Amino acid sequence: MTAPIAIIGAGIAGLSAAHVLNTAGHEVHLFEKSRGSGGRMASKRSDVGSLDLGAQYFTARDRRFIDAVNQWRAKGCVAEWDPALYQYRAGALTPSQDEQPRWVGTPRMSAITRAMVGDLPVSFGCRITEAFRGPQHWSLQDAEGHNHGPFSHVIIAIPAPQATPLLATAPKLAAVAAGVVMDPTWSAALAFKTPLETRVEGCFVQEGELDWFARNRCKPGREADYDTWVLHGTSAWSRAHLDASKEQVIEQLHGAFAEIIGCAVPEPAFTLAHRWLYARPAQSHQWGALADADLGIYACGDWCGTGRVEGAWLSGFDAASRLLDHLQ
Ligand SMILES: Cc1cc2nc3c(=O)[nH]c(=O)nc-3n(C[C@H](O)[C@H](O)[C@H](O)COP(=O)(O)OP(=O)(O)OC[C@H]3O[C@@H](n4cnc5c(N)ncnc54)[C@H](O)[C@@H]3O)c2cc1C
Ligand SMILES: NC(=O)C1=CC=CN([C@@H]2O[C@H](COP(=O)(O)OP(=O)(O)OC[C@H]3O[C@@H](n4cnc5c(N)ncnc54)[C@H](OP(=O)(O)O)[C@@H]3O)[C@@H](O)[C@H]2O)C1
Repeated sequence: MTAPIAIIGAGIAGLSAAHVLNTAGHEVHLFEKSRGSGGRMASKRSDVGSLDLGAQYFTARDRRFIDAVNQWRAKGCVAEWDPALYQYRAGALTPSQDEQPRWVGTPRMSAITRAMVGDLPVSFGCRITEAFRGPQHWSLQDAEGHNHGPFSHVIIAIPAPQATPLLATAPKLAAVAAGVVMDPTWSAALAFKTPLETRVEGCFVQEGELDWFARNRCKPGREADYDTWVLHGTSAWSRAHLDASKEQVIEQLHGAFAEIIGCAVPEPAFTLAHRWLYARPAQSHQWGALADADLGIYACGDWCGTGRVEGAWLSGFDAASRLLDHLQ
């Protein structure tokens, strides 16, 4: 019997790879350090409903990804989001509608990876710390010292700085991953009992602390008891405030939001902040995925491509396709 293929990381890249391999008839096993799937597409359940603190929406430009999005739409876990878009630049908030289709998971962003997991075997709450290559097979060690294996191949689908130590057996791949810089993002959520008197539903911000903010509850399927907003700091601001307390971050981003939004902003009934240490690669790459076919180890994730949801999905697809090619 052939050993299964191990996939480390149950974000969209790891699950995209899992789907390709599973469809081709291969047994896979995923390892995920968190309690649920999704990674940077996860949603936070809170007293004011679930909040998309990471990816806000995604675009689909590649035909293969468009096909996947259409399948998710048919299953009901994705819907189009057509917000009233604005931009803020040179001190002015102006409408900035465009024709670009934008997609979100429904009823929350995490619904997509939840559907992708389906019946696939996943070990949740299991952080992999080492990947060893024996004479024939791979085995993995987790943070609690447990061993997992044997596996025929390993796909590492986690942010580059976290992937680097797991690639130690393949020094050339490790060196590439080690060279990838990933920028942080501070994310804050505010919830108001009384809706803010504004038409804005999403805003690209081109100066100051903020990069983007959106009215979370206007996305399809979201709970609507509170008027919920998600604010993202820029990479530069987030890096400069990496060690700030959550209270300081909420205060500053709330203040910046109140300056821009152009209506009265009362004290929020609920706030939270989340720091994404490895939010996005500082630059795009065109690697697709990294592979050492002789050893049977692969690495993928948004950092191998455009640094977005589509890029992560395509990278997982590419890693799995290369593995299948190498098996032939
Ligand atoms: C604040 C923010 C806003 C964003 N906004 C957008 C947007 O609007 N549109 C867009 O297209 N993209 C956006 N992105 C980017 C998008 O979310 C990512 O590109 C995409 O989700 C990355 O997917 P991934 O599978 O490569 O990595 P991840 O989602 O990071 O998945 C990796 C998974 O591996 C797990 N893991 C890590 N280390 C280990 C380990 N050692 N063992 C086991 N498991 C491990 C993690 O818990 C995680 O679940 C945003 C990202 C952030 C942070
Ligand atoms: N905060 C983080 O950590 C992020 C990590 C990764 C991606 N992030 C944001 O994801 C958004 C998705 O990008 P994409 O799929 O390419 O979506 P687009 O909507 O096409 O936006 C790309 C980019 O273009 C500018 N823009 C697009 N539409 C408008 C518009 N109607 N008005 C004004 N500007 C628009 C905008 O760039 P700016 O530099 O001009 O702000 C968009 O960012 C994307 O928002 C990533 O930032 C976050």
